[in-house]
Order: sequence, then C-alpha cells, then structure tokens
Amino acid sequence: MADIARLVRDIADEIAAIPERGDVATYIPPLATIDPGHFGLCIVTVDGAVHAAGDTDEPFSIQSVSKVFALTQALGKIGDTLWRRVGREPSGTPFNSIVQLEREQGIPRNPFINAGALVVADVNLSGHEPRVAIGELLRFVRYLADDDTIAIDEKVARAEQATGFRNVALANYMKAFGNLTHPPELTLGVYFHQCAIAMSCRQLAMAGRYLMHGGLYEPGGARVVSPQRARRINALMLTCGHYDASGDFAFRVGLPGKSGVGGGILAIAPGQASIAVWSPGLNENGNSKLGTLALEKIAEVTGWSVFDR
Ligand SMILES: NC(=O)CC[C@H](N)C(=O)O
Repeated sequence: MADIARLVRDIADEIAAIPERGDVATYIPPLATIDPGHFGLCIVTVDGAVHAAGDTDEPFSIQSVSKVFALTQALGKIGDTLWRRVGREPSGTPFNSIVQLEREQGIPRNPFINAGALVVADVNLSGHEPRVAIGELLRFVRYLADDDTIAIDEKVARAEQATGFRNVALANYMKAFGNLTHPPELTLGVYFHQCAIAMSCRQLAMAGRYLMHGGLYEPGGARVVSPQRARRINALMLTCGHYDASGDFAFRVGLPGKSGVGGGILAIAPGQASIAVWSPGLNENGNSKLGTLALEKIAEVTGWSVFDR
C-alpha cells in the first residue's frame, strides 16, 4: 500500500507549483473572485484514516457535487420509479445543455446534468416547503460528513437565483413536458440552494464514505443505502459525473467522480478510499483542471481503479 500521508503532501506541493491553473467560473461574483491558487486534498481510506493537505479545511461552493447527495436522497424517497423521469446515459453534452430535451420528450439523459438534477430536486421537494426540502438535504449531508457546521452560502444561492436563466429555461421546458410536478420557481429554489452548499475537502471526503463502504455509514455502522444502490450511484458518477468529459475522466483517473463548477471533485475508490480535491480553475468542460490532474496522479501511485483485477 502506498504511503498515503506522504502522497497527499507530495501532490499538494506538486500542484501548488503549477502555474497554468485553468479559469475560475465567472457567472457569479462569489465564484469569479476566488483565488485560483487554492488547492485542497483529503483522502479518507477504508480503515477510517484521514489524510489531508493544502487548503483542506477551507469551505468552497460544492455546486454540482451536491447532485450526488440529492440523487441519494431522491432514490431514498421514490426508489427506482425515479428512472421513469430521468435517464441513466451519458449525455455527451455540456452540463447546462438543452438540446436533447426536445427530442427526448423532456426526460433528461441522467441525474447529473442540470436538467436531471432539477428533476431530482423536484422529487426531493415533494410534500415539503422548499425551505424544508433544502433543510432535509443539508441535514443529510451533515450526517454523512459527521459535521454540523456545514452550511449553505446564501450569497451564492442568491447569485445563482439572479443569474440562472438557463436553469430557469430547463425547468420550464421540462414543466411543459409534464416532467416537473411543482411550480418551476420552487424546484429551482431547491436546486439553487443545493448548489450553494459550502464544504471543505475534509467534509466532502467524509460525506463520500458511504460510497466506498458499499452503502454503509462506516464499516459496521448504519446503512445509508443498499450495496446495489451504492454501486449504481458509483456507476452513474463514472459514466456521467463529468458531463461530456466523463469518458476522459474514466480514461485518465478510472474512478467514479463528480465535479462541480466551484472546482471541487469527489472521487470514490470503492473499498479503498473517498477522495475530495479542490482547485477552482476549470478546464474547457467546466471541471477542475488541476483537481483532475491530482486524481490522475493519486490513481497512478495507489493503483486504485475500478478497471483493475
Ligand atoms: N456544473 C456545475 O457545477 C453547475 C452548477 C451551477 N450552479 C449551474 O447550475 O449552472
């Protein structure tokens, strides 16, 4: 087994020295003003050991990484009937694309593109006020991470709301096909707030543990989801977690991963580790440029892969 403590330190040092860091998201001021020099890394291994380096305790906007936790929550509510309203195929299109929705009758390709995440948010809203639905998701994430300090960044939520015209279009379009059950503005409110959850790498890696432990909170702990559901969420992360760069991520890293436009990535080595990286500069697909590179190096050194013997 590689020396993980040393590995995280080496990678943090190596990444810190790279000048070409990608471009931070500019669509809202709270993201546009982030220093691209940040880098955080945290690896929680299967034995519970936590290895962290760099800005591992600095909260950042998890954005689309929240789609993993929201999906887990929605599956807990309605199980496999979710798949009548959202597909399970890679889209091959950017995260906020609308093109497939017309041809495919308002059924989004998968739960990790924005359209699919809006359907998931609509499910999580059922039977609740938006405030209660988002509170439920926040409590779930706090439980998974074992950390009650995790919070929503209201500034980010407000900025999402003020600028999210494409998401408004996606929600209205799906509403026209009958694939949203609530008024679009309520579903959008839940979605914008889930994107605005702020977490550190340490909190994110802790929250991802159930996906390395086959659905258990920790080995021997409470069950969050069944082993089959954990496997399936991992499968969706691998095939759809990086939008139209999901194939490239699988090729380079070989692990299920979910990115966010805040520069965070949660990656899972099933049975081995839950890994969170944060580097705010993005590549042309809206995924963390150096975060992906860091994960590629981690996979190379440790041999963690879902494609190995
Ligand atoms: N890829 C992302 O992280 C996208 C999230 C962003 N808030 C959006 O909805 O456009």
